[in-house]
Amino acid sequence: MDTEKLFSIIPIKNIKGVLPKSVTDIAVDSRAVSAGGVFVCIEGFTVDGHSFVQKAVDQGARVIVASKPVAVDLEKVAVVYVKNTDRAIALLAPHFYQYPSKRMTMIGVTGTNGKTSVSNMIHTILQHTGERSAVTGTIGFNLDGTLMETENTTTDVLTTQKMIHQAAEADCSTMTMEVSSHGLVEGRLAGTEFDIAVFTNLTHDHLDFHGTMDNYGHAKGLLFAQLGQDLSQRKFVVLNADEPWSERMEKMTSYPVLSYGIRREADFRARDIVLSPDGTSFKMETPVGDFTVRMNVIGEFNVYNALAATAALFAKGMEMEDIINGLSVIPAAKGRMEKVETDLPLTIYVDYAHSPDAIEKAINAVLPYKKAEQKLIFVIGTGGNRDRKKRPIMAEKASIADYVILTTDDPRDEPYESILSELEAGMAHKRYAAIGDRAEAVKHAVSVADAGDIIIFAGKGHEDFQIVGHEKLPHSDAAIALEEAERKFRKGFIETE
Ligand SMILES: CC(=O)N[C@H]1[C@@H](OP(=O)(O)OP(=O)(O)OC[C@H]2O[C@@H](n3ccc(=O)[nH]c3=O)[C@H](O)[C@@H]2O)O[C@H](CO)[C@@H](O)[C@@H]1O[C@H](C)C(=O)N[C@@H](C)C(=O)N[C@H](CCC(=O)O)C(=O)O
Ligand SMILES: Nc1ncnc2c1ncn2[C@@H]1O[C@H](COP(=O)(O)OP(=O)(O)OP(=O)(O)O)[C@@H](O)[C@H]1O
Repeated sequence: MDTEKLFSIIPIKNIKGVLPKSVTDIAVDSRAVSAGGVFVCIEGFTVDGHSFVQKAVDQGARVIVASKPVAVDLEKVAVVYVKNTDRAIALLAPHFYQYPSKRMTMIGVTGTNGKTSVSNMIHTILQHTGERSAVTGTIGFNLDGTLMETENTTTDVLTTQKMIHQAAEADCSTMTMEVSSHGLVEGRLAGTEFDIAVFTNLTHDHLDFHGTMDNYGHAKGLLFAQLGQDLSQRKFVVLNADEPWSERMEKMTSYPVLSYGIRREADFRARDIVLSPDGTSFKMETPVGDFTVRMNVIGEFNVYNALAATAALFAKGMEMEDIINGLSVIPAAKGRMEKVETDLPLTIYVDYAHSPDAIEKAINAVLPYKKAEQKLIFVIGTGGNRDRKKRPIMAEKASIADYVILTTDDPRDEPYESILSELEAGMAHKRYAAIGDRAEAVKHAVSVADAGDIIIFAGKGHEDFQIVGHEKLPHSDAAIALEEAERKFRKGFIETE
């Protein structure tokens, strides 16, 4: 890109050295700099990008954007000094990629729980009708079927713009993004113009970061406020009528609202819900008539997710018949009440619930069809060095299960003892075990199971690792459970080791 054009977008304090005519790329990570590119130094929570300038230059950076003095050979490299590099990258990134979000329908999904599920429902329904679609969030960046890893649910502003650009270049008509409260507060969505903003719910989580529920709710509200005030644009807000915070979200936007829900009046409302172990069916009342929905995913929470996805796609202009057909083929999002295939006499689900409300919803997804003679065993852990206030509330919700195993979910630097004792404080009954080592906790769940029982492993979901100390160690609840179940339930099982 033409260098002068690129930098015309930011306020500059001064320039040292001579700017090249053009630059090839832009990076905020010295390890990702390409020859002839720009490196923008970001002061992070952990390290200061200014200390990687030499590394960036060694990688071929031709221009450095900095807010503090940096020592480089000005014969070879130019330095653009700005007041604030965070602000600079927020302006440079969308400008560099030529505002790609304007080239597609952009759907943003926020809320404590359900972002991944709703986003993936939208994506799958779009693909089912033959549309090219991209989705990004906790599971990664899915560019019309090709999945790429991402660092965050809502990535930094540069990565976000790059992904939107890639989706637009790949002729995707729609990009759906999970929007985290952290992403909103830290400005990772600068330059992303959403057409449809969806709200799922707001319950206890991330209070280590936001401090209070009020701050957390207002952080989520930024998505609706940031839709802007240009009412000549066709934009929509999709809100959960059964969620008290929706009223506040409605006040934060000027655009038309489509509501969805079960308990209260709504534009998209589900009734006659039938929950079963193999799927869910219900009648959906919509502004254009009633429809019968059959889905393979389980749990009432997925009825909410389906209603949210439907309202968003309706707002986009999709035919209701196409939406209903699409809902019939959606698989469980990876690691969200995902049934583990086995012919052994156990029903095993892997789930990502790691907030009190999600735990309650996950357990309630199986209770309607659990038989009196079946035990529901629930394994739940929390992360170390993160929101501690939610621990006892998580255990209290988990107590709905017949037997609970309290464990860790990425203990990081925190000792098992404090994580477990803070969880134990919330237990409402004594039918539980507290086991710090997650692999041992999984084995224990199988050891206490009788044939026919149901086990839910919550917290890890799609993740295939456990962070212990600063190391990311391989870990799979499903693999450990299946191995243990083979040993316990398979007749004639022979140990291979
Ligand atoms: C607390 C927080 O928001 N941290 C984010 C932040 O990390 P940081 O400030 O520590 O970054 P840093 O490591 O200090 O690096 C500073 C700069 O130096 C650069 N650098 C670094 C090393 C190097 O060798 N060279 C180099 O140039 C980095 O690229 C960066 O530009 O910037 C990183 C890059 O954008 C993010 O990946 C990281 O998210 C971490 C992984 C994280 O855990 N974030 C959580 C709190 C979060 O954001 N979660 C939400 C989801 C919540 C939910 O479950 O709903 C999310 O959206 O993911
Ligand atoms: N609408 C919902 N309401 C409450 N709980 C839900 C809902 N949808 C999913 N869940 C529960 O929350 C867990 C996480 O779901 P999902 O990944 O879709 O949410 P998320 O908002 O993307 O979460 P995260 O930001 O932590 O990735 C699921 O495994 C399920 O137990």
